Amino acid sequence: MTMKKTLTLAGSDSSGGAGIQADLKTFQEHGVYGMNALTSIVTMDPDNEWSHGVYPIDVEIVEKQLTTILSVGIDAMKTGMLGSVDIIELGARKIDEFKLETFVLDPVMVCKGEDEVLQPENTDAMREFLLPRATIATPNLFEAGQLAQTGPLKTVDDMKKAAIKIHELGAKNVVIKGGKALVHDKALDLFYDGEAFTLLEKDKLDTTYNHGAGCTFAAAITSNLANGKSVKESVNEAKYFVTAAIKHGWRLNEYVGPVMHGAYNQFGNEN
Ligand SMILES: Nc1ncnc2c1ncn2[C@@H]1O[C@H](COP(=O)(O)OP(=O)(O)O)[C@@H](O)[C@H]1O
Ligand SMILES: Cc1ncc(COP(=O)(O)O)c(C=O)c1O
Ligand SMILES: [Mg+2]
Repeated sequence: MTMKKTLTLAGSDSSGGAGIQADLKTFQEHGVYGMNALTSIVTMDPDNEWSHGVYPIDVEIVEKQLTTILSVGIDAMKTGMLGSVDIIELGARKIDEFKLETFVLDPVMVCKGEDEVLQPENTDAMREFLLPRATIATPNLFEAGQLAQTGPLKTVDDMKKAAIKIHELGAKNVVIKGGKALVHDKALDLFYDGEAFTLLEKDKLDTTYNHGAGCTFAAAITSNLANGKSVKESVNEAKYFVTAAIKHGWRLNEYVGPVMHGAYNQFGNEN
């Protein structure tokens, strides 16, 4: 028995719903073998309203992890939270060195519930080093506005303009997640492959228990690509997967409710 192998270069969410924890759980649900190179550790303070602390890992240690994983070989890779510009440049270098062709860039800039960009200098570095190497980029509404430098996105038309810009910056495909942030009666994402726009629409779920939805979506796309599916098919299936995960999101404590990463396999496709 062999398995397809995936790599996530991302941060640790100590609360378990997002970050590498979401990625590895999602890889498992897709029957691919997940490995991770940790870039940063995120903690939450229970005595200060769950406020986030972000602790980057030394770039040398990140490189050692990548050396381990890439010596084995991978079928697809994703990035999530990247702690520093050095780590972003390292990721780009490794993509080139190992000729990694299947790369999902989830340009994590903010955690839900937090409203400031954690590491603004990383946005420029992602634009320069990672977008040109991405098979697909998966920004949320806010991140797409930052990458495209178009300012806040409010309508589907704004999303289209930003998608074109992000494609011009080098990402071969883009999916902008309207999610809960877009004022619209559906949870609407816009997919663009450089030629045509496709809208992915599901009912908007009335829940705040969606922590880790973005990571789960990108990790599902990565798994589907590793399993040999086309980019469009991978995105479509990931949308079903994440919708089920959000539908079964649950209360971890008074501050956070993670998605249920295994919901799609456990309860089937209800959407
Ligand atoms: N309340 C919701 N109901 C249904 N789908 C949602 C909801 N919130 C987010 N989604 C979907 O979950 C996926 C992740 O999006 P989002 O939560 O916006 O990403 P991020 O976690 O990166 O901010 C997208 O497909 C989005 O449309
Ligand atoms: C390590 C890490 N990565 C990514 C995220 C973003 O998560 P989401 O999937 O909700 O966008 C978070 C949020 O807490 C995080 O802690
Ligand atoms: Mg996200």
